[in-house]
Amino acid sequence: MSAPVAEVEGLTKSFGGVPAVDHLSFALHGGEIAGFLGPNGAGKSTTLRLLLGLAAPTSGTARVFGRRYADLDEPTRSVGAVLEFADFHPNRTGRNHVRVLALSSGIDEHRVAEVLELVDLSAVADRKVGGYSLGMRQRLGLATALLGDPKLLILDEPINGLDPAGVHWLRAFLRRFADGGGAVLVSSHVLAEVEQSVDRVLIINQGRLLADQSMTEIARDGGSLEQTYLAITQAVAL
Ligand SMILES: Nc1ncnc2c1ncn2[C@@H]1O[C@H](COP(=O)(O)OP(=O)(O)OP(=O)(O)O)[C@@H](O)[C@H]1O
Repeated sequence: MSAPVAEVEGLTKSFGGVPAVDHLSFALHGGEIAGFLGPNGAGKSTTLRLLLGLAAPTSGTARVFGRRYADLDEPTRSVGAVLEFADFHPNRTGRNHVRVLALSSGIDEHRVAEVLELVDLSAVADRKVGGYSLGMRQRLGLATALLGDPKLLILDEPINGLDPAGVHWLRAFLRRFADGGGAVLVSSHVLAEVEQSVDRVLIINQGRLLADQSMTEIARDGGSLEQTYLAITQAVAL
């Protein structure tokens, strides 16, 4: 099998001595869409932040393309990320927002129109972001993540705020991305959507990995993702 695109090994992050991520290990390969699931406070966002070098592990490692994110030569050309609560300057147009990020990452300006087109925002690109809906902001975040034509996408709850057409669009988009060899790690609470969109699920609770199963395995066991998820997470809660 090819080298993992993202790999965490024994990853642990404690806040005030309390582990938010607790000896977590998994690997993600090109062509794969992995759903990252778990109850509120399970440690999903913290894990994604550790992978992106936005927090330092207490112990263990989080690597992308075999290195710590901070050690990548051109991180935006390898990894694209959309985290929750992305910050946008309300008076800036969508196009200018993407342009500023392109310039600061040394990415050619012609890519700005390309990514806006990719996420279907061309028609509203010259409107101020302050007037964008939540779904439009999600697409704008994705546009910036795609600027460097990355091979790994890390998405924290990207479905929030998308209307049904937007959800459908994102599903098709991620599938095309993975079919082109890219890998996606996507956190979500919307199990019905995850079930239709991902190849594999990683389920965590209290920072620990409870399950790492392909959707084929889940289907073979005869259950829905929701049944599997509830059985696994509730067994721990008891
Ligand atoms: N900067 C921080 N300081 C202190 N505690 C933190 C910090 N960041 C996260 N935590 C704690 O770590 C735990 C895991 O939080 P995290 O946001 O990773 O969970 P999550 O699975 O993403 O949750 P949700 O589904 O609600 O977004 C929680 O108990 C949270 O309060």
